[in-house]
Amino acid sequence: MKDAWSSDEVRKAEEPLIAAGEPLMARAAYALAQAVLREVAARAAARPGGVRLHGGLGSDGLPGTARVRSGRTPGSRPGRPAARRGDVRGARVLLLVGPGNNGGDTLLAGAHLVRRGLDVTAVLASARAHEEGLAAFEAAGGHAVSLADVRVPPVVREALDSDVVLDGLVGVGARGALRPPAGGLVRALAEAQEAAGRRWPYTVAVDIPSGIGVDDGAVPGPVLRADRTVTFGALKAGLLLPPAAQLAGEVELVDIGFPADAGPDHWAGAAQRVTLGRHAMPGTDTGTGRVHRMEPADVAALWPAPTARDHKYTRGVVGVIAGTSTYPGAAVLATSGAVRTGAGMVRYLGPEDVGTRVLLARPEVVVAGGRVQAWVLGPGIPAFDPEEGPDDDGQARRVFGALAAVTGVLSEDVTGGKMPAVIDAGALTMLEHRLPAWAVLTPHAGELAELLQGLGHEVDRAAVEARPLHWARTAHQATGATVLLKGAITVVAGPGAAYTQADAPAWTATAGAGDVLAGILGTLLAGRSADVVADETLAPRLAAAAVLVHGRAAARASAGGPVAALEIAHAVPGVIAELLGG
Ligand SMILES: NC(=O)C1=CN([C@@H]2O[C@H](COP(=O)(O)OP(=O)(O)OC[C@H]3O[C@@H](n4cnc5c(N)ncnc54)[C@H](OP(=O)(O)O)[C@@H]3O)[C@@H](O)[C@H]2O)[C@@H](O)CC1
Ligand SMILES: [K+]
Repeated sequence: MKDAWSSDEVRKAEEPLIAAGEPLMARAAYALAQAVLREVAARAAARPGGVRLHGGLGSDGLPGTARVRSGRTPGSRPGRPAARRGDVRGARVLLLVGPGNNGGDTLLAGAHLVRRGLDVTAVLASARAHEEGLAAFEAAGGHAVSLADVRVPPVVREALDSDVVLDGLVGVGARGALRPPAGGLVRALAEAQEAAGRRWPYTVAVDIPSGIGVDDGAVPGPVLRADRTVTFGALKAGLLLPPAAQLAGEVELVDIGFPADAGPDHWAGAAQRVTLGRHAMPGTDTGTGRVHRMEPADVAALWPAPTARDHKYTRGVVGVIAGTSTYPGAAVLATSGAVRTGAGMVRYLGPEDVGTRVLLARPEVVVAGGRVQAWVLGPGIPAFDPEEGPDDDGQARRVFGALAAVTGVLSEDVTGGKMPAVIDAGALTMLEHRLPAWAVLTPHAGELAELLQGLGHEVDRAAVEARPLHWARTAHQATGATVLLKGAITVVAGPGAAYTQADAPAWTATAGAGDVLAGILGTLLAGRSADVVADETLAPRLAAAAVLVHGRAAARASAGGPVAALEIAHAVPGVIAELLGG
């Protein structure tokens, strides 16, 4: 499991170590310099000419007499001596330096790089700079200029002429969008980066890409996209959360001596006793807290793998209420997802013609009512409109009945106790009561926005995409349910915990992929039905596990190319076998 910390937790972990005189910054800076050296050496080794001489930008106030650099730009200069292949000396590095300790890390790393023979320029974005860091950098022979003196356009040109850019403007001490002048500099650099494409230098973010929301993964202003983020002590929540995670590149965690667990998880999903509906009390914004990412071993540990004593009922029966005569495909996809994930049995409830199609695709499915251990409700069922009345082949009536079983409010046509459920698509519009955590809502951003609007929040799809964890948590608090917000990076918010999974290739954004996910999760919930009802932390974990399996199955089915939703379901057994080591 990857654990990402909030900025408060990082500070709490640092305090006693700093008080004890631990050289945290020196460790961070050394590791940062090593990361840069590794990359520069790899690039130089890959180039037949090694590094070669290059002219700089002297007229701009930035240092620029003829210098040695690695051969990124076209045209090695004939007649100039080429350095040895793999030699890092002369590679050109631009440091973007802010006023705090993040800038201090960057300057101290710069000093290491100068001592290794790299050509390093620091642009100080603020009037202040970390004193010790700046002194060490200049003592090593580094060249520092002030942004106020050189201005933005020459810095952009210098960046384009560099091999590596280090973004050390702000770290965990930052709040909100980058302010001027750093904000203007990064805006210009980000535009140049976009225009330059692959010609842009290798960009390393120091601790975090400056300007992201450390705790919520928001991107409230300009941010320079990193190829690599070297982060210190602990992962930061914003590095795992969308949309910021998409700007962090490869994330490298450096151990600077933090204890394995430095404090409480500050965020707990405080349950509010509210009733769903237009006048519902909005959830409060907890804002900060720890974020987790499941890895294959975590999923294997949770998996309801069968033993010799199991039979189909102990393995879990999934009841699927999905699809209509107009949208029968969702029923096939959701039942296929459930069957391929290893349900003891899958029942399908719906219109007869859809049941026939389900049977043609999956003869294992039982098209009849009976006991189930978890429900999958809503794929391919239209939104419920109480004024117009349903036009859904009786599916809304069936979903309402099943929802009563989920919440333990038994209705006439449903028997059995409380049980977990996946609540997807149309079923998301049929929620009337506060839900338990073992009900897992699986909206995409647009559906979550509509759900929240119904609860009195002013939010649209774009706002949800800008702060997915915030809105998933808000929906969890307002409904009581676990919320799995689907996206390129999926976020799960449940009691006391948040998960973020980035397992699926971009090809997975295709019609029907969500229906398969609903089926996969249904089987996991059915396989551990009693446990899920007894332990409210389990549903969010199983939800994250289902996302991991779904994403890996999509990657397997895609093999780098397009993927059809049904093929994701077919790839699930291979993924599970791999996870369980079979
Ligand atoms: N403590 C340690 O020993 C260790 C710390 N480490 C490193 O220190 C980093 C944290 O350092 P930090 O606390 O000094 O804060 P940092 O992120 O550099 O920024 C603060 C400055 O930025 C400014 N600022 C804030 N918001 C802004 C905005 N939106 N736009 C523009 N400016 C903004 C703010 O200005 P102010 O708001 O105060 O006017 C303040 O001057 C951490 O990420 C890690 O890299 C590691 O070396 C491990 C050991
Ligand atoms: K940074």
